[in-house]
Formats: sequence, C-alpha cells, structure tokens
Amino acid sequence: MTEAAIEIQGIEKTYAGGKRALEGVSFDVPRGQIFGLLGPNGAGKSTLINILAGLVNKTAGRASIWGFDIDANPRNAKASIGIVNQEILFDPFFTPFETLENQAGLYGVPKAKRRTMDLLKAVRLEDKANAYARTLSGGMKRRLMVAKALVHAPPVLVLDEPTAGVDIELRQQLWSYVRELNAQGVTVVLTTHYLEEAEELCDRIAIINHGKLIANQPTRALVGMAQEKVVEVTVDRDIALTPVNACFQKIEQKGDRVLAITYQKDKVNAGQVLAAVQADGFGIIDVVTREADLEDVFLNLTRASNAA
Ligand SMILES: Nc1ncnc2c1ncn2[C@@H]1O[C@H](COP(=O)(O)OP(=O)(O)OP(=O)(O)O)[C@@H](O)[C@H]1O
Repeated sequence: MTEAAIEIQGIEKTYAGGKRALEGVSFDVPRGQIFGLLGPNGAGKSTLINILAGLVNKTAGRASIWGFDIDANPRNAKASIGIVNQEILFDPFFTPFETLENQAGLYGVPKAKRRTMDLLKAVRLEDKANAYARTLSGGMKRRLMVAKALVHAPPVLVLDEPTAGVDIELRQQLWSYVRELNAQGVTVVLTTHYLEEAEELCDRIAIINHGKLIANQPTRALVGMAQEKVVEVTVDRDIALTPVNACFQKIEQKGDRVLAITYQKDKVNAGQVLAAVQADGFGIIDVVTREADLEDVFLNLTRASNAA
C-alpha cells in the first residue's frame, strides 16, 4: 500500500464536444493532511473530483484512492472516499435520520455499524433528526450533506466548494468540524475560492489553471513565494509630488498624506523604502505594512500560466 491518500497520474479529460478540461494532471495528496485544490472558475477542479467520485470518465491517466486504483478496484476506491458536491442533493421528503440511513444502506454499512445519531450530533442536527429535509435551512442542508458523505467512515473526505454562498458563521462551524475530522485522522481535500481560508486551513495547496497543475506546495512555502510587500506611509504634510525611487516597485497616493509603496522584499527592506521617503524631505508619522498573502501568489502564478 502506498503512503498517499490519493494518487493522480497524468489525468486527461476531454469532454464530448472537444473541451479539454484536464491536460495531464499529476499530484499526490498525502495522508492525514488538509489539502487545498484551488483554481479559477472553469479550471477543472470539479472535473477532477468527479473523476475520483466515479461520476466522470477520464480520457487518460490513472488515479488511486487509499491505494485502490479507481479502474482496477472501483469498489474499494469508492468505499475509501466521501464526497460533498457543490449541489445539495437529497430527497426532501426524507428526514435527516432517514437520509443517512438510506445512504448507509447504499454503501452496504451493516445496521450494527451505522453511526447515524453520532453523525447527526457531530453536524449539530440531532434535534432535526426527524424533521423533513425540505424544512431545513440552507446551512443545515449543507451540514447534512457532509454527514451523508461520512456514513461509510471513509478515510478521505472531499469537499467541493463547501462554503460557496454560505454565511460566515456556518463557514466557521464547517471548518471547525473539518479540523476535528482531520484531527481524528481523516484526510481532507477541499476546493475553495476563498484563498484566505485555504491559507488558514490547508497544510498543502495545489493550484489548477486551464486544466494544468501550476503549483503543489506546502502552504507556507507557497505563501513564502510572494515577494511583494506593501508599506503604507503617513507623512507629515500634504504630498504635492509623489516621490520616485528605484527601490519602489509601485507607489500610489492613497490620501493627502498617505502613500502605498510596493517593494520586492527579496531586493530591498522596509528601512530602505522609508529612508527613500525621508530623503524626499518628508517626516514619517505612521507606517502600516501588509504581508503578501496567498492571493498575491495565486494571482502571480495564474497570470504567469495564462501568459505561457
Ligand atoms: N459535462 C461537460 N461537458 C462539456 N464541458 C464541460 C462539462 N463539465 C465541465 N466542462 C468544462 O470543463 C472545464 C472545467 O470545468 P470544471 O467544472 O471542472 O471547472 P472548475 O474548476 O470546477 O470550476 P468551478 O470553480 O466554476 O466549479 C470548463 O471549461 C467547463 O465548461
């Protein structure tokens, strides 16, 4: 058995009609991690997840889940993964309890091994166990979807845009549950458009753009790739003429007395930037710096890959 939770090798997908959604994507998801799969709209994330789920046939390449090849051993591969899709899918006339029981039946989980009430408790729906699913709020439905993906106790949980359109409080709740599951040993893969969230939550991040993998690194290393830094300087008098200096990559006037200066942190430091402002005759009243974040890296990488 291999060490990776998911192995993806040379996956290609061309849809009927000719759209090439994936162009030879390869990467591993290490066991025990929270792994982020990021990419702009239409990058191919859902296609990849649907291939893993057995919902879309790949055109070429191979994939395995928990060591089980999805072609050679589809039953075991499927049993090893739980997927929460973007769409909310369940019969509105079943109660949450019945929804989970039916799903457990589909996966052949014996009655004695079912954890229906535990799962409902875990997603804080125990008091809705016997309400009709159609009467649940949007957030409750999403939580039920997560519980549904977990009925067969898969070692890998995939969440495809789980928080799109979800309010902040529910998002926080979902993420704390994801962390809890991960602490219990579940490997989590999530796609999200919220870079900040990926940065906070994920151990490792892969980025897909136009069907190609353009990054796959530990989150910290990826954020470390951002070399741009911004310093906002408040000066002691109105700025008539914006200062010019070779160590500024970009300078913008934000107010009568405020300048936002972008610099490359691998080439100059904040001291040099501030000295350049002072050399222009300004006294410095206040300084605010902003670390480059994943968004900067993401934009730089996707821009570079779009240009290639
Ligand atoms: N069934 C299909 N038939 C034809 N083309 C498709 C099909 N499904 C997706 N595509 C196309 O394949 C590309 C990748 O789509 P996919 O849904 O995988 O992207 P995504 O990264 O998940 O985007 P989003 O974040 O918007 O969900 C897109 O250009 C999309 O239009």
